[in-house]
Amino acid sequence: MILEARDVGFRYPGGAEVLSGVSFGVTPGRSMALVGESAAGKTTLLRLLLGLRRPTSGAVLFQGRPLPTTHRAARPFRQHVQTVFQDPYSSLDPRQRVGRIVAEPLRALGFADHAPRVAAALDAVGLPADTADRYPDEFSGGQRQRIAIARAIAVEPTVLLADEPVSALDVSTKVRIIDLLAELRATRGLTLVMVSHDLAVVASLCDETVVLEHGRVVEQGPTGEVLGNPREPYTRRLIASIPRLPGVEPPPATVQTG
Ligand SMILES: Nc1ncnc2c1ncn2[C@@H]1O[C@H](COP(=O)(O)OP(=O)(O)OP(=O)(O)O)[C@@H](O)[C@H]1O
Repeated sequence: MILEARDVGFRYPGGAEVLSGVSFGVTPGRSMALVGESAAGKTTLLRLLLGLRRPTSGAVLFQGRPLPTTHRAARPFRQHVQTVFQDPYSSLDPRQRVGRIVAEPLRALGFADHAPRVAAALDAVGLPADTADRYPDEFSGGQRQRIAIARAIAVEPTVLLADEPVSALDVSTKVRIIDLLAELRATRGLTLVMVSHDLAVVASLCDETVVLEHGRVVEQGPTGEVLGNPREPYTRRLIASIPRLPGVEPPPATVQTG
């Protein structure tokens, strides 16, 4: 397992329990979706996997070891695990040129030679080299999400954690960003862990699915089985509740998981 949650429990300071007994593991190169209703604890779990918060009980492990607690020890982890957020408008600093934004993790991790790495990352997400000299507000939502993905892959991570990476985008842009994420997985062997309420996105991108209900895992397994043949009433309700866009098929009964 490259990333693992082992019997994880969590509460925010002064708050009620948000996660309880959560266990799952992600195999290198595979993709996993975290799904569940609003407030089920998906984003919180992603924060724990990123090391932004520590579990109240249990442990998060990267390559079999608990996440490092000191800044110095965390450096290799930070290089391996990068993130993409939901909103490509608020996640990019409008006052900085794209080149500087994409170079941010390179600076934070003490890399030399930023320019060629930024150029390679922009190229990998399908943006022209001169993008680096421009500002985020010169770009569309889909292009901004490409910039955010370029920033995440600039340090050549092994794991990408994404919180609703396409939910702020219109349908055709969404499809193109999904294709890009699928391509990056294939070409770079990236492991992907993604929070999404959009089960069609999950079906097209994720090998495995973990279903969270009120902070507990109620079902997990290959996406084709979980979405195509759900065992739990909660999962069935979740599938029934997703809005159907005209012309967009619901998740298929069987999905290629290999
Ligand atoms: N910083 C915080 N402090 C206190 N409570 C929080 C904080 N962030 C989230 N919560 C609470 O934790 C619970 C889980 O929230 P979380 O955002 O993880 O759910 P989610 O499944 O990602 O929901 P959504 O799909 O609506 O984004 C909610 O009850 C929420 O109110």
